Amino acid sequence: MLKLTRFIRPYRKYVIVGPIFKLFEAIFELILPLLMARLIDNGILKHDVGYVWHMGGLMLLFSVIGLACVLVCQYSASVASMGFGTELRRATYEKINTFSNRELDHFGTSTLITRMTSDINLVQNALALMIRLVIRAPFLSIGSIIMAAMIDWRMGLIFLVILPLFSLIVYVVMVKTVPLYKKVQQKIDEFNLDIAENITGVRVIRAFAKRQTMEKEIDGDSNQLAKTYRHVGNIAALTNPLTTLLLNLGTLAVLSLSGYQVNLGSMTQGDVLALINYLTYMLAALTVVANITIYFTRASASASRIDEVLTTKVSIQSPDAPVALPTTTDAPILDLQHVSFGYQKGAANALDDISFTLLQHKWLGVTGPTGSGKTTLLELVLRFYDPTSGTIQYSGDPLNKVDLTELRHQIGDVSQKTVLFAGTVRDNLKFGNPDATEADMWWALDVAQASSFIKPLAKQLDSPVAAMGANFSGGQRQRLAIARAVIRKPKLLLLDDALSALDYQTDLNLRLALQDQLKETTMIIVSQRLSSIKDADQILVLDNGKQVGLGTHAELLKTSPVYQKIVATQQNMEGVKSNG
Ligand SMILES: Nc1ncnc2c1ncn2[C@@H]1O[C@H](COP(=O)(O)OP(=O)(O)OP(=O)(O)O)[C@@H](O)[C@H]1O
Repeated sequence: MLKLTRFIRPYRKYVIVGPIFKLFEAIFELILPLLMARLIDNGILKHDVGYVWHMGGLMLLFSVIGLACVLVCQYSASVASMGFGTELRRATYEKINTFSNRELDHFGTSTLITRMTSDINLVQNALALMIRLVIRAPFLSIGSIIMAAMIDWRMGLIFLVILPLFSLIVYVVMVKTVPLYKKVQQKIDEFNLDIAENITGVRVIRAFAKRQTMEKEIDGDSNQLAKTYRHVGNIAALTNPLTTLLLNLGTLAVLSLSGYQVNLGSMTQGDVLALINYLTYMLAALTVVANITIYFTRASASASRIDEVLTTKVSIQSPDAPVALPTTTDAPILDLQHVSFGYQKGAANALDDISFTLLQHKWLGVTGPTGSGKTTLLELVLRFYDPTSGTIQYSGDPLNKVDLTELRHQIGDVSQKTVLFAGTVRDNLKFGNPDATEADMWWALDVAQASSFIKPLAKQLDSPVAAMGANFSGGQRQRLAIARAVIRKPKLLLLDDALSALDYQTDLNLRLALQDQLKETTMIIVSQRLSSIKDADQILVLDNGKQVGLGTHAELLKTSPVYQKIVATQQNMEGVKSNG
């Protein structure tokens, strides 16, 4: 928790005021049993109605003041904890947004979601608990011992014997439960991952008639989670019976001893009642201490998990002194020299010794068998990863010297997996260019061959888009994603298999429109479909991460056996199709 104190700082006023008022309330609460004792001894037993009214009134006044103090404390706790949680959530989200793909790969989506939600909720509630109880509970425990000793020192001794016994119970429960709570958070991570996969993959699950298998898997995970919770709950639940047993034994001891004292006349009946009250206070307060200790240990595990995100060193950052990118330049937009890259240390390279130069306003086609490194290449261009060796120059400057935001503003990226956001067509286009006018939007939709299916819709640009674009077909989604990239009139447009779901005619129309309307744009088209890249100024052929061809279609037909094979395979397929 200490690691996150900087997020509490803006609310320190509330963090100080809250416990102080709770302390006042505890003081009033501690005085009440004494007043009650006096009321019984001097009022009820002596039939002094005036004294009963006087003491009753005083007790009521103290209770009302105590209530007011509680309200101030509750208010402070809720302002501070909610504010703290909000700040923390914002900072964590901002940090995650700075993560390069390497950090995202390292953590994984599900644990980041759990950390952003359940872990932050836990530390937020822990702060509220701290403000409300952290001073009050120990104060009440110690105060009760002192008050009991003030009535009779021997009673204070009984209280003092109960205290370490109680602490021992709490200690044992804590030692047993803390590691289990960490396990619980891990299980929640795993469960979230499975749920997310099951929901996003529901179509595949149904198509493969695997619903029951997946349900069984989720059931298994859920049972595992429940089992861990049950295990930890069972141990934690031991606290209450054990403390109640202690309370009863303590009450027995106090009653036996004080009863004897009352008989001797050295103690009053009111004192006995006050002592029982103090004993209950002490044990109730200690139970609270036990519970907050357990809660704090859980929260501390969560705080560490949040801190891990916040302190993760981001492997790709914008340079401190970025180069000023020229508005126009004759330097190649991209120049890669001997670029290699591996996702993991020790694993085989996903890209190995790649070199090519892409001139401004030209088109590069990238092809190669599946898994040959095509997407990886684009991810290096977007600087989602840095190469392990070799150099990449962007418009004449080293890529890692270019401001990341500026770089990504200059690039229009259409990824292999189409991602559209829930909202409207307009929202999705504005995502590409927030300043786009209505005319810009229709222009982008025209270029992307998307107007044909957006225009007939009743709400046109305001037509709803479901999460991930689920209410559009695969090809329509791709075209909307292309429109979103095109609308920013990018200097460099990356199309990663972005035409794969289009029919040949639409694919051709789209490329012709791009050629006609985006004359200033340099383009990299990744595709396994020959027709999509055949007319590119240059084609890069990859095979198993290696560069096995670079040139025009005609040149590659002569020089690259892998390209020849791709061409031959596709021509055979075309032949089969046309014969069929
Ligand atoms: N995030 C990742 N972590 C580890 N390895 C990865 C990751 N992404 C890709 N790879 C590996 O890198 C290699 C190249 O993958 P890449 O996605 O670049 O291929 P591709 O040519 O685009 O394939 P496809 O045509 O199927 O899209 C593959 O062996 C793949 O398993």
